[in-house]
Amino acid sequence: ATRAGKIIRDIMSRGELGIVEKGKNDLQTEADRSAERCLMASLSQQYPNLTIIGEEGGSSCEVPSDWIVTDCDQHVLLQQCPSEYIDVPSSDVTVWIDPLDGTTEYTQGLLDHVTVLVGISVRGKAVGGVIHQPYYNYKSESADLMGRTLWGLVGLGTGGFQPVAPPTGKLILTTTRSHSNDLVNMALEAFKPDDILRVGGAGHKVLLLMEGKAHAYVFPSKGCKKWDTCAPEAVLTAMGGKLTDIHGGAYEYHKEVEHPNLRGVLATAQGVDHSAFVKKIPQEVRDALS
Ligand SMILES: Nc1ncnc2c1ncn2[C@@H]1O[C@H](COP(=O)(O)O)[C@@H](O)[C@H]1OP(=O)(O)O
Ligand SMILES: [Mg+2]
Ligand SMILES: [Mg+2]
Ligand SMILES: [Mg+2]
Repeated sequence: ATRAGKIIRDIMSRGELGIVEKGKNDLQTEADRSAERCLMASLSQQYPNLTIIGEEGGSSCEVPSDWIVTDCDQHVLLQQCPSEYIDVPSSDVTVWIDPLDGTTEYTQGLLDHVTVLVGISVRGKAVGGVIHQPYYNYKSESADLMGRTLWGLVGLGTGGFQPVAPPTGKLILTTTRSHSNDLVNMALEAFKPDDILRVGGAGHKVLLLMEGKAHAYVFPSKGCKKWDTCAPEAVLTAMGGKLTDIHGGAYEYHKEVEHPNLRGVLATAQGVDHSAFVKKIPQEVRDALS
């Protein structure tokens, strides 16, 4: 994920984004394509039998040799693997890759909204995740401080950041800035929030929950896919938060599942009562996404 993040930064520095329109309000750039090839090639070289599903559907053939990374994070390897994962056969694992989450914002220069997402599901549950933020701290002077990698494994915990609970006594929501509609706004109004943070990327919005900047991520719309939510759901769950559809139902992440998150996304931070948020979603909004 870190190597993919460097590819994303290098392509932006060169300035030739190679934008392709995949659909309505749905862009792909050379950074999306190249970062995915880096991740696919690196993972499949180490784990040839693993099922890996990437947003851009790219193949892993013919990548530059310096895009292939097979060494592991020594700090993570020092942790004790929870017993439930020790004997998992690779046939029970599906990896969901979003090589660049927040593409719209990337093309508009809102660079800290961008994340690289690698989510690991075991028997259909999102249990492990890496969220790399290639432009974290990009406004600071020193290039060494740029970028960070956060991870989580359900049953073990999280790393790469300091978990913070959101403030008490007020309500801050986060939602889309580039894929909004009347239904999204209707749901947000029902909560009477003190503040709404309209930012890009599913990974970035879950980061806001993890760092106590918002209480809930409310997106009653169909645009997010399994690669947008697998890694964020796993890391958030590992720290005591929750990510579901807007009815409070769990998504599944096995390899046969449909890609779109058709019932929207509702995520809440650590210490926040998720079911209370589900109850406040207006019936009209729920009916539209049933
Ligand atoms: N209508 C849509 N079409 C394609 N992708 C979408 C759509 N809505 C959301 N997404 C994906 O979900 C992410 C979070 O949505 P938003 O930023 O609007 O809250 C987007 O960055 C995008 O991921 P990606 O950038 O990887 O294509
Ligand atoms: Mg996309
Ligand atoms: Mg995405
Ligand atoms: Mg993407």
